[in-house]
Amino acid sequence: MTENEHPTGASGRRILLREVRPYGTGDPVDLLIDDGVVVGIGQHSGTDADEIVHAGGAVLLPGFVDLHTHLREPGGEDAETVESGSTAAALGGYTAVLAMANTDPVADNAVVVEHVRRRGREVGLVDVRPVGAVTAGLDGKRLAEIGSMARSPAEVRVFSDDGHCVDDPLLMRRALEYTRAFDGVVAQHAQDPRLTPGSQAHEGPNAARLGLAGWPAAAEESVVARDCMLAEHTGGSLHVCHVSSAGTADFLRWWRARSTAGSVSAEVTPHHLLLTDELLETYDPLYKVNPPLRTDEDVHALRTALAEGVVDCVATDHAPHADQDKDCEWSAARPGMLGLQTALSVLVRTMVRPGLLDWRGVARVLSETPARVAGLSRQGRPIGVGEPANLTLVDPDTEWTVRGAELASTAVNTPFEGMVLPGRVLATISEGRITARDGKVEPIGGRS
Ligand SMILES: NC(=O)N[C@@H](CC(=O)O)C(=O)O
Repeated sequence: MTENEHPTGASGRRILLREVRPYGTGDPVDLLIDDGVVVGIGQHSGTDADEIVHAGGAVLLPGFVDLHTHLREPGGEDAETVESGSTAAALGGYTAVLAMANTDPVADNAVVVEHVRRRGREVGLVDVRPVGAVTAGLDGKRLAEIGSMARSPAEVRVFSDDGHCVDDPLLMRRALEYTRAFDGVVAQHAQDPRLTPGSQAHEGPNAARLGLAGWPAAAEESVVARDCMLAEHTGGSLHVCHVSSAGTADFLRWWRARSTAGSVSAEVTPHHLLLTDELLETYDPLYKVNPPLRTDEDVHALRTALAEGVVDCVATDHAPHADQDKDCEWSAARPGMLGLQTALSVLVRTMVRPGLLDWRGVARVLSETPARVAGLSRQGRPIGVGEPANLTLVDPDTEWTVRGAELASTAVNTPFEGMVLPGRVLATISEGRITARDGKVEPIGGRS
C-alpha cells in the first residue's frame, strides 16, 4: 500500500457531521464526508447521508498523531497489544500513532516493522507506523538495518532507540547522515547514561529525602545540545523525545534562533506539562517515568516553550506496564505511564484553559507538526474540501474522572488516576470511517 491509499480503509459511506466548529472558531457548520474525503463544508440537508453525527457545536480538529507510543507487540502483550493500544488511540482522538521499537524482539529489521504495520492494518482503527531502532538490539554499538526498514513495505521514516540513548556521538552522527538520504528522522531519548547510573527520580531535594538515586536535568540537556550540533553539522533531522527540563527548553530557544542547517523538532509529554516530583512523596511507582517528573519551574517552562513553539509538539510516551511491573516497590518498578486517552484532556487543562494555546494551537501540536515530523502526508491536513477525512470531534467542556481500569489499554498505569479532567473526544474519524464514538470504538465489522 502506498501513502495515498487509505490506511484504515475508506468507508465508501457518506457521513454528515452536523454543527461542528472547525478549530473551535466561528458559527457551527455541517461537514460532509464521502468515501474518505471531505466533500462539503457549509449547510447540508443530510438527506443523502448514510450516517449523521449531531455534534451540537463541538470543536472539530484534524485527527491527532502520536509520535511516541509503546504498543508492546511483539513480546509485551501482557501490557498492551496493537489491538488494545489502537483502541486506546482511537478513543483518545488519534488517527495515527508511531509505535516505538523497544519491543521483544526489537524492531531493528524489516521483518518486525512489517509485522507491526500489518497488525495495525488488520486492527484497522488507527494508522500504525512502526519506528525502527537506530542500533541493532538497542545496544548502542552498531547501526540497525536502517535502509532495509526504510525501503520495506513498512515505510519506516522515524528511527529511535527510545528507552535508551544513542550516546555514542559517532553513531549518532552516522544515523543522522544515513537517514538524511531518505528524509528520515532520528528521534533521540536524550539521557547521558554516565550521568544517570541507577537513576530513579529527578535529582533534587525530593529524591534526596527519599534516598532515590537522582537523574539530573543536565543529563538530558547536554545530549540535546550535542545532537542539535550534530544535526546542523550533518544536515540531518533530529527529533528530541520527551523534553523534561527548563534547561532543555532554554537551550532549544537559543538554538532555534541561531541554527542554520539541519532540522530539529521536539516533543513534550502531557505528564511533564502537569505533574511534578512532589508526587514522589506517595512512593507510588505510578509516578515513575523516564525522563522523571521534575519541578514546578520545569512544568511552567515547558508550558511556555510549547506555547511559543520552541517545543513544537505533544507526544504521549504512552508506556503501558503490566501490574507486576508497577505494583511493587519503587526501585523495582518499570518507568512509564499510559497517555493516549488522557492527552487531550491534560492539554485542555494545562494549555487551553489557562489561555496558552487556542484550538488552532492544539491542532498544531497534536496533529500538524507530528504529521510533518513523521512524514505522513494524509495526516495533520487542514480541515477543508478535498482533504482526507482524518478528524477528531472534541467536547471542550465536559469533565470526567480518570480510572485506569476503565481505559482501553491492557495495562492500567495512568498517573492521572482519580483526577477530574476537562475535555472529551466525542468521535474519531479515520479515512472517512468513524473509528470511535461516545467512548466506544466502532467494530471493524461495521465497515462497508
Ligand atoms: N518512558 C518510560 O518511562 N518508559 C519507556 C521507555 C523509557 O523511556 O524508559 C517504556 O518503554 O516503558
